[in-house]
Amino acid sequence: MRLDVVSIFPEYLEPLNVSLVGKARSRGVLDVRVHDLRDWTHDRHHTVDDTPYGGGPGMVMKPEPWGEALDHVLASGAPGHERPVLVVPTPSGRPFTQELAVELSAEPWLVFTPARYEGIDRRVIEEYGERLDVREVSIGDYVLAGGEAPVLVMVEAIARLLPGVLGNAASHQDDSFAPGAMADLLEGPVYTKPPEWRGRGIPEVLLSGHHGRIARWRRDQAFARTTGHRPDLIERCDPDALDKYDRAA
Ligand SMILES: COc1cccc(Cn2ccc3ccc(-c4cc(N)[nH]n4)cc32)c1
Repeated sequence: MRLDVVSIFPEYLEPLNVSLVGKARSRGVLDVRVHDLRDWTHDRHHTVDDTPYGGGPGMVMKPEPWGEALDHVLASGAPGHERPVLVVPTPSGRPFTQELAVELSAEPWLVFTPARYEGIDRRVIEEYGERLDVREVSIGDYVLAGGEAPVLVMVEAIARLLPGVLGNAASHQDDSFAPGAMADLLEGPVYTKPPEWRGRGIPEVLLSGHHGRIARWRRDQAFARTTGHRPDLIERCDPDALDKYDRAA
């Protein structure tokens, strides 16, 4: 997968050089290219923003630099992969979910356009929306100062789904929100050595070696945690699939 990110703060995307995404890049699973939007400005001050038409607070990102930057990125596409999905982080976007992460992880090329100020002149979205699949995406119901943090969140959620990126292939198949029996249940508690820490031991069932009972315990813990933290997810669970844990106990 190829990922392009255009930003006025390219250094904000440095975390894409480390850990899971950094390893995927060094292994060639991900081709990440970060671009400085100011490279496509032509005035002495590298101006990327201006006052909003109609008045109002803040500034709006000018369309010209974005148009030149995106034209440059699109022109560098490999033959046969000319049409990336354009991912636009915004508070007013559709929710970024595990389902959307899975969908985007199947794309060969994503271009992220994290903005700042009050966002990008709408005509940029209209212009590229005529030839590309443009996804305006929110990572949650809170307002950030720009789209770079959402890009880090989305890239990590997408990259970990790519084949060969996670060490243990099963790691994402049992994710919260992943399709399947535990779909939409939150993860329960996890434990590792030492067997006792500051007087606290390990739930006996996890030491029992009885895989059916362990699965049932984990299901029950996940159910309790979900009921407590996210009751809205409970009705989305598939009761038949959950019963499988009861039968296995
Ligand atoms: C566009 O409308 C806005 C209204 C008020 C502030 C801002 C600031 N801002 C600029 C670009 C930008 C990109 C993403 C986000 C964002 C995403 C989520 N989930 N929260 N915040 C915020 C952004 C923009």
